[in-house]
Amino acid sequence: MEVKARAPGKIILSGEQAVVHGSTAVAASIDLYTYVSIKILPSTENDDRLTLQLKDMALAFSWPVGRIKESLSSLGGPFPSTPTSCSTASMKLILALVEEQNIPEAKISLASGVTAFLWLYTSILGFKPATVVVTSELPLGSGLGSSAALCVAFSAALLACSDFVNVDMKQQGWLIFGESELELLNKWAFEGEKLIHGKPSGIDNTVSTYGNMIKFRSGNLTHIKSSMPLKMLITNTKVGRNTKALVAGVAERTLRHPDAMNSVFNAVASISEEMANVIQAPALDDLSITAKEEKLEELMEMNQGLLQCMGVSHASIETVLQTTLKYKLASKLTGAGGGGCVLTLLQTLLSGTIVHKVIAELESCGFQCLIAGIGGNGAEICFGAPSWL
Ligand SMILES: Nc1ncnc2c1ncn2[C@@H]1O[C@H](COP(=O)(O)OP(=O)(O)O)[C@@H](O)[C@H]1O
Ligand SMILES: C[C@@](O)(CCOP(=O)(O)O)CC(=O)O
Ligand SMILES: [Mg+2]
Repeated sequence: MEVKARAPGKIILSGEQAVVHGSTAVAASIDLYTYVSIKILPSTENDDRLTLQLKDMALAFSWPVGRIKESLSSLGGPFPSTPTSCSTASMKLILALVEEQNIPEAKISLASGVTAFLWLYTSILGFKPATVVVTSELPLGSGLGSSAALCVAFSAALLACSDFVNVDMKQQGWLIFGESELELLNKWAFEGEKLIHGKPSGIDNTVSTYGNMIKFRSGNLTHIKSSMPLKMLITNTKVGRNTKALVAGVAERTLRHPDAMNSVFNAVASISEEMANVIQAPALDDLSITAKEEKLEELMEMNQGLLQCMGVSHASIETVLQTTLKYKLASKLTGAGGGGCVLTLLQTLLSGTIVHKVIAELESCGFQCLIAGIGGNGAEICFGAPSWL
C-alpha cells in the first residue's frame, strides 16, 4: 500500500509571536508544499525496518521495527490512538532512537523533525515496517512554516494508511479529507509541531491543514474570504533561525515586562482584527481596492513595529524594510523573525518595472525573492503513481 500526502507552507499576515500569547493572527497558505510518501511493507520474519528518507538533504534513517517496539514497549504500550502529547518518558526513548542515527552535526537541526516523525508514526501506525520519503519545496527554518507542513503531511499520510479514517482508495488525483478527519489530522500535527517548537500556538498546522486564509485565536479558527487580490513579495534573508528559541525569547521578555508586553499583544490583536475586516470588506472598484491596500500597508508597518518591540527583528530584516521603503512599499517579517522571510505587499496597480527594480536590489544584497500563490488548498492525499518523487 502506498499513500502520498502534501501540505502547504504559510505566511502570517499579522500576529505572529503574539498569537502564542492569545492574540488574534491572520495567516494564509502558500503554494509551496512538503510531500510525504508512505509505503507500508509486508512483514517478514527478521528484517522488518522503518526507514525515513529526507530526499532533499540526501539523508536516510532506518530502524529495525523490533528495536523500536522493544524500546517503546517498556512504557507499557500500545501507544495512544487519539492525539496525545508525547510524555517525558516517551520523549526520552524516542530521542535515544534518534541519537542512534548519528545525524551529522551540520544537520542536527533536523533531529526535531525526525523526533516528531517517530512519535507520529508509532502513535498512528504502531510498529508496521514501511519506507517513508519526504521532499519539500519550502526553505527550512525561514518562517514559511516548514515544520508545520512536515507534521501535517506526516499526519495526513499516516492517517490515510490507518484504520482511524475511511478513505476511498480508488479515487484518482489529490483528495481532501472530510471535516472530522481534518480535525483529527490537525490535532496530530499540533502534537508533532510541539516537539519541534516547544510551545506553538497551532496557527501554522491549522492553516496548513485547512488551507485558504484564516483568523486564529487561542486554538479557534475562523475562515476568511478575501474580497481583493493579495499579492505578496516574499524575501528570504537566508539568515537561519530557530522558531523554538525565538518563541522562548519572547516568553522571557514577557516575564520581565508583563504589563508592557501584554499591551503590545493587545495592540497586535487589534491590528489583526482590523486586517481581517479590511481583507473581507467588499471592494467595488480599483479605487476601493487601492484604499484597502493602503490600510493593509499601514497595518503591516504597525505590526512590524510591535515585532521589533518583542525583540524578534534582525539587521537583515531591517535592510529589507529600508530597501522596499525606497520604493514606497510596506513590509513586515513573517513567521518567528530573527532572520527568515519578509513580506512586502505588491499593490494591484503597482508597475512591473518597480517590482523588477526592487527584486533586483534585494537580490543584489544576497536575498532571495519569490512571489507565491496565496490561499490554495490545505492538506491533500493521493493514492497512485508518485509523479513528484
Ligand atoms: N522537510 C523536512 N525534513 C526534515 N525536517 C524538517 C523538514 N521541514 C521542517 N523540518 C523540521 O522543522 C525545523 C524548522 O522549523 P522552524 O524552526 O519552526 O522553522 P519554519 O517552520 O519556519 O521552517 C527544521 O529544523 C526541522 O527540524
Ligand atoms: C512565531 C509563531 O507565531 C509562528 C512561527 O512560524 P515559523 O515556524 O517561523 O514558520 C509561533 C507559533 O504561532 O506557533
Ligand atoms: Mg515552524
